[in-house]
Amino acid sequence: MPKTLEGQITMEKTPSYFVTREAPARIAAMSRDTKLIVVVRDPVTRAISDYTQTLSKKPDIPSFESLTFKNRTTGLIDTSWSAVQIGIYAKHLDNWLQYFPMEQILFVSGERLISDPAGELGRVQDFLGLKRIITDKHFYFNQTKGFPCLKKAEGSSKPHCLGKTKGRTHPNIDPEVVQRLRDFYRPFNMKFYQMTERFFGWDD
Ligand SMILES: Nc1ncnc2c1ncn2[C@@H]1O[C@H](COP(=O)(O)OS(=O)(=O)O)[C@@H](OP(=O)(O)O)[C@H]1O
Repeated sequence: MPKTLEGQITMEKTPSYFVTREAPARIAAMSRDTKLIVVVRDPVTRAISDYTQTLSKKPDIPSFESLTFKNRTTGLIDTSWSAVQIGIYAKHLDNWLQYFPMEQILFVSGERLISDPAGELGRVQDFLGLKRIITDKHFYFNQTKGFPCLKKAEGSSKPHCLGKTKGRTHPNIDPEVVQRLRDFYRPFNMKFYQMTERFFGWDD
């Protein structure tokens, strides 16, 4: 990684870091001052989104419902399935807190990133010690995409939405399975809200 000069911030994005056991120790060994930003969304929707992404590459995989359970009759959830495992945010955060204080970690709400992108990016800019340059003025809601998009992309005068792989239609999942997953995640979500001192509103 090139040296960061005065007035610059070096950023790197790898979604799998948050759930990789060795990542906190390795990043702390590189720099204890690193600031960490994690986008989290309702773990149930996250699991379905994850499955939708895999399905788009491998259309022959088993159904979401069958992958969710170790044993469908007993309702035992397969926590070794990565789509389920990744959403146990409290467990992953515990691992990071062995190496970094909470003040160095920012959790961005994936839901708010859609409903109020400027508000969530305001929190990111504050966290990074930046002026609030990105505001409401930079976004518009694109009806076709169904998501907020940038009015002007970096270095261009044209609007910019995220690509086709972001914001896919999810398959319908058996509501009983969804409910079982909601029950499964509830205690982990509660712990996560306490740890982050933010209520993400995933539990009804
Ligand atoms: N503005 C905007 N436009 C489009 N999509 C948006 C936006 N903001 C957030 N999202 C949500 O981002 C989800 C995809 O991000 P991922 O983190 O899964 O992408 S990645 O593949 O891990 O890079 C994607 O999830 P899916 O809806 O399941 O496709 C979106 O819900």
